[in-house]
Amino acid sequence: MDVVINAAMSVDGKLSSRRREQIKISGPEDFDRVDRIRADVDGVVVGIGTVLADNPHLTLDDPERRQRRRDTGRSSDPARVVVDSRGRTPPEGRICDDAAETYVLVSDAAPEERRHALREAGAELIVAGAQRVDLPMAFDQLEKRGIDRLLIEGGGELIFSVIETDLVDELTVFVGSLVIGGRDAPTLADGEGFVTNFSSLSLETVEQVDGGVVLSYIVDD
Ligand SMILES: NC(=O)c1ccc[n+]([C@@H]2O[C@H](COP(=O)([O-])OP(=O)(O)OC[C@H]3O[C@@H](n4cnc5c(N)ncnc54)[C@H](OP(=O)(O)O)[C@@H]3O)[C@@H](O)[C@H]2O)c1
Ligand SMILES: Nc1nc(=O)c(N)c(NC[C@H](O)[C@H](O)[C@H](O)COP(=O)(O)O)[nH]1
Repeated sequence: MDVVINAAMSVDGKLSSRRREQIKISGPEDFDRVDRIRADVDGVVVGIGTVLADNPHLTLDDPERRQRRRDTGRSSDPARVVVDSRGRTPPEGRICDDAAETYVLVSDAAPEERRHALREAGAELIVAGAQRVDLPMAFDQLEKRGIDRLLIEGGGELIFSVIETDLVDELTVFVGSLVIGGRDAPTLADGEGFVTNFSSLSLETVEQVDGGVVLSYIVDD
């Protein structure tokens, strides 16, 4: 399975403010770049923190990209995947609508009534892990369902986890020309953090976009 990360951050590395609400860091060119990446993957993954903060839809904006997917025998939109141990994804949320497939990755800790409500809303549940979602196990289950290429959009907790579990092949980040600040604001990689054996990246390209830069890396083995 190929796994790529794409996110947008401020110059000081923040994904949002300390209020953890969605902030438009990308400009129109970068949002279109994100749409292009989404069109090339089989699934777009976010953590439950992002779902609760942003109520994201995670579908394609460009109708021509949707049509090209259909012309090649694929679904109009990539599947949407939420990493959500306890099944807190709101069944009435945009991510559960019928615009695209939705997978919710839960752990054994997800109460049955929440699992039932999500299935009723049309989501397919994958159970992996006792407390937190076991990402390698869950991603294997996604691969068995034909999902071979995943885009991880965030947030910071999830991004750190996929890097820590050596699941990531590429990382691209748009650095917007603004400072958000805040010791409690989410950053590109949160979680426990590394103290040794830091994850090493190889810089591939630097591109000026929307008054900021897109940095593209290969994640070293
Ligand atoms: N600028 C951008 O590109 C961008 C992109 C995405 C999000 N954001 C922002 O980032 C913020 C949300 O980020 P976040 O870090 O709070 O939340 P997140 O990464 O979206 O979700 C993290 C949550 O996922 C669940 N989870 C389950 N298994 C996990 C595992 N193995 N590894 C990691 N997480 C696991 C945990 O909640 P449970 O314990 O309940 O399972 C965890 O707290 C929002 O402010 C959003 O606006 C910005
Ligand atoms: N690339 C990017 N630039 C940003 O400025 C920003 N705030 C996000 N945030 C990503 C997060 O996952 C959002 O929730 C989804 O990008 C929303 O996706 P929809 O438009 O609802 O499909 N991502």
